[in-house]
Amino acid sequence: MHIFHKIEELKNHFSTVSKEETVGMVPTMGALHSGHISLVKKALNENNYVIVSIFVNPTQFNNAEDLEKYPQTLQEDITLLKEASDKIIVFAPSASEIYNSNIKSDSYNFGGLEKVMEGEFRDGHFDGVGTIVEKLLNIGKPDNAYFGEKDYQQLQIIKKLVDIKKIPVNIIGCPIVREESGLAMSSRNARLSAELRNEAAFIYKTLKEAKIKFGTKSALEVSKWVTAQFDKNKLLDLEYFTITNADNLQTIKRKSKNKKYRAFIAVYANDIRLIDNIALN
Ligand SMILES: Nc1ncnc2c1ncn2[C@@H]1O[C@H](COP(=O)(O)OP(=O)(O)OP(=O)(O)O)[C@@H](O)[C@H]1O
Ligand SMILES: CC(C)(CO)[C@@H](O)C(=O)[O-]
Ligand code: BAL
Repeated sequence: MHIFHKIEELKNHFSTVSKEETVGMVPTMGALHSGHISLVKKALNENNYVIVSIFVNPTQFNNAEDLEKYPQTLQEDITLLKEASDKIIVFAPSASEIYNSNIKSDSYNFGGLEKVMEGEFRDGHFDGVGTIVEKLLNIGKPDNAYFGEKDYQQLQIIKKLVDIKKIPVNIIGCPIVREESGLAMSSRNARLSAELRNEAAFIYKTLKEAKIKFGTKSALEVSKWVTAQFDKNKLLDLEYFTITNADNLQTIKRKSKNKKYRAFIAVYANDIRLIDNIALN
């Protein structure tokens, strides 16, 4: 396995790759779990080379404490990746390698996708994501880049990013991997106590029930029902629940036939913020 910390080392490694060979990239912030590994395995199946980047990107955190407490487990991550394949190329740069001394985001217009949900509640988050993903794609120059549907809004934004910036890469979305309890796997889950981890299964359970209710009820009625469920829950605080068009991610007022809808949720368990989403039809 190759582990590079410098941009030049990674670029030199790929200087001899022929045009027929493909490179897949899986950008991550580390603290890897089976959700990440599912992306890595798909990338290994579909490419000659796979780069996994591990970088906790400071510019996408709107909350200093969230950044400070973000789990960092590089040695364990490398062990897990080695188990998946010895062929993987790990790129784990420092913040100064990526940003020099200028740790700042560029600003982007993603056509409104960046203004709702995660964008509304995490000020500047998608400027930070856009900045780092643009940098990583320009450094790794992958043919294919893999992102999880757990961060569905992020996935749509990255598709828009490569379109706006004309970056020649296929953006490939991958399904959400869940714990047996239904809880979406997430690096932040490592910060949950046993009690909160148990309780957090309530998030997906509620999403599944909301999906059933959406078959016969309006978006407003379903949203009110979800809010009432969380009002009764003593351990979890609802930040938002919203039903949107699956394509532009704008909240819907009324259902119409032949359109695809999706529900999104963000919940606090103490100071740990968890997100999830589900296709409604
Ligand atoms: N449970 C999951 N199923 C599928 N993809 C996932 C899952 N968890 C993370 N990913 C994807 O892995 C990539 C890297 O994610 P990241 O390193 O932020 O991990 P994370 O588990 O989402 O962490 P957190 O949400 O706590 O920041 C992203 O494309 C993300 O969508
Ligand atoms: C895409 C990403 C690696 C950019 O830092 C991050 O937002 C993530 O892990 O989802
Ligand atoms: N997986 C999303 C990265 C973040 O929460 O910042």
